[in-house]
Amino acid sequence: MPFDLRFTKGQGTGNDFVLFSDPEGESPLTPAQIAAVCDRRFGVGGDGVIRAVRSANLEAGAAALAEDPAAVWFMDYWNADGTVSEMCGNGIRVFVTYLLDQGLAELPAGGWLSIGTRAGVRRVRRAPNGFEADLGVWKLAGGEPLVRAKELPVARPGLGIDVGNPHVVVALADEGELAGLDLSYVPVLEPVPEAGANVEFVVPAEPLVEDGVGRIRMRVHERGSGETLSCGTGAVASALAVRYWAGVGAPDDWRVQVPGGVVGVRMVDEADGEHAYLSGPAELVFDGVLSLA
Ligand SMILES: N[C@@H](CCC[C@H](N)C(=O)O)C(=O)O
Repeated sequence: MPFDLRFTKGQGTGNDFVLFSDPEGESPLTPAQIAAVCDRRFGVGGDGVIRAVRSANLEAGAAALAEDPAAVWFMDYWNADGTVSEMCGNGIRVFVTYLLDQGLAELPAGGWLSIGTRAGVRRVRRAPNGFEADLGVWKLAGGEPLVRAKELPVARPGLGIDVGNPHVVVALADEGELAGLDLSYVPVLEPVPEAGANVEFVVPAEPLVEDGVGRIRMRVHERGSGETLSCGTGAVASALAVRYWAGVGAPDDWRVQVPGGVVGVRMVDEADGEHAYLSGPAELVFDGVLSLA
């Protein structure tokens, strides 16, 4: 039986999402419906789908509420191929923009908004370049898989980083190598991480550090979505990897240039470990109604 999906299209540095609201948690989409919505020719088009559900009405939301009772809304994130993901760094800024636009939440100046995600509760606040999200304590994923990509002459070691979702970051020689990659092909990892991975390719800007801020360029192949114009958690993983490789004295503030724009990353020591913060723009582009089978 076809039904009408009322949606809003949004984007953050060109990472684009189809958002809809289902406060009671009664209308989840099937993986096939998500893939149909994200189809750029036959659907709305997007790198992912975000469903706004009240945490109280979702099994995964119970953990979020136990962690932080203020996490009233849950970001139910799905990749374009219909697979689920724990977290989306660009998506959470767009999600907060959507909640505010729909009158579903308030964010007083200087305040934080807690959002439930499958990676745990993430807090978001306004920032000069849009919004800033506290992505929590990051960790090395404990692996250095070999990465092969189309038009990359030899396999390179990647660094596994977990920022709530899995990433493998690969350093390339120069801009030419970065521009020459063909990311319409899925990079091959060896060994294959159990849950798959988003794969980021990075090169340092020249100079690497300017006015105390580290600068890198990045392209990404996202798990479940293919090449995208940006990946927020990927930008964070990339900055963390480059700082790790650069060693002692490397900065804690980074500017990551992606094909769709620029995001900021900063690392801050806190009581429970080192947190990674991601900032960048978020925009709602249009509303619509899609008839779905
Ligand atoms: N684009 C997102 C990440 C979305 C999920 C990712 N594809 C995964 O499967 O983990 C971001 O901005 O972080």
